[in-house]
Amino acid sequence: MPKLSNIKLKVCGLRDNIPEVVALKPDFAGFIFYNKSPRYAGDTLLKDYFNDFPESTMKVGVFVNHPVERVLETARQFNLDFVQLHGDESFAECLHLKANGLGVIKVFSGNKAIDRDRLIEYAEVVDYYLFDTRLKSYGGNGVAFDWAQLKGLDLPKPIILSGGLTLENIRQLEELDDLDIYAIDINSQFEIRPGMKNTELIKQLKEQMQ
Ligand SMILES: O=C(O)c1ccccc1NCC(=O)[C@H](O)[C@H](O)COP(=O)(O)O
Repeated sequence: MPKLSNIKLKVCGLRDNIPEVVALKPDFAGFIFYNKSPRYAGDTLLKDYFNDFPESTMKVGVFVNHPVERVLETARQFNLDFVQLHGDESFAECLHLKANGLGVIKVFSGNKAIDRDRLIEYAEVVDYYLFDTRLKSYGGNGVAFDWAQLKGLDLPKPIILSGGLTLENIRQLEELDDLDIYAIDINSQFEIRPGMKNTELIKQLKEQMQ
């Protein structure tokens, strides 16, 4: 595991206090376009605001089994840099999105054994693999991912680690060698209510990551 200071930060599920969170300069900011999520942001986001986003923060749209043309349409509307796909999106769908100029983060949920061959198959059409805990909901469950599963995986694309990350367990990550994590993704453990992030906790994390 690289030092925390070398790891990028993605804050996911923004909606109700976007400017305050973006002022903290996360490397990625995630917006949920899945309308069954309590963090669904599709109806409230201001498209103009997205044109003024700081260049250092990548805008990520989160989707679950949406038709690919709808993902593209949403990405154009909100000027997204990346799409994060939490469902059963195929290689062909990822390829189509990439061919249209989008960065692709494909989510692989960790409630079953990791299928390395499948990950390798997706390598040419994804920018990052994101590992998350899947329970009843597709994401934002707040349950820690069993990161020991990633040990020694040696994948061709970088890993974003997600799933129930907190100030406390992120500290433990550094003790695990042999884990090559590019970024961490925080969500429900850093919010006041779904969609309203706790900026004080995020500031503490940023300090911890320096
Ligand atoms: O956050 C949601 O409500 C959500 C719903 C459906 C698909 C994805 C969703 N979140 C995506 C994320 O990237 C979360 O950060 C990730 O699932 C981890 O969340 P948490 O376990 O709360 O830290």
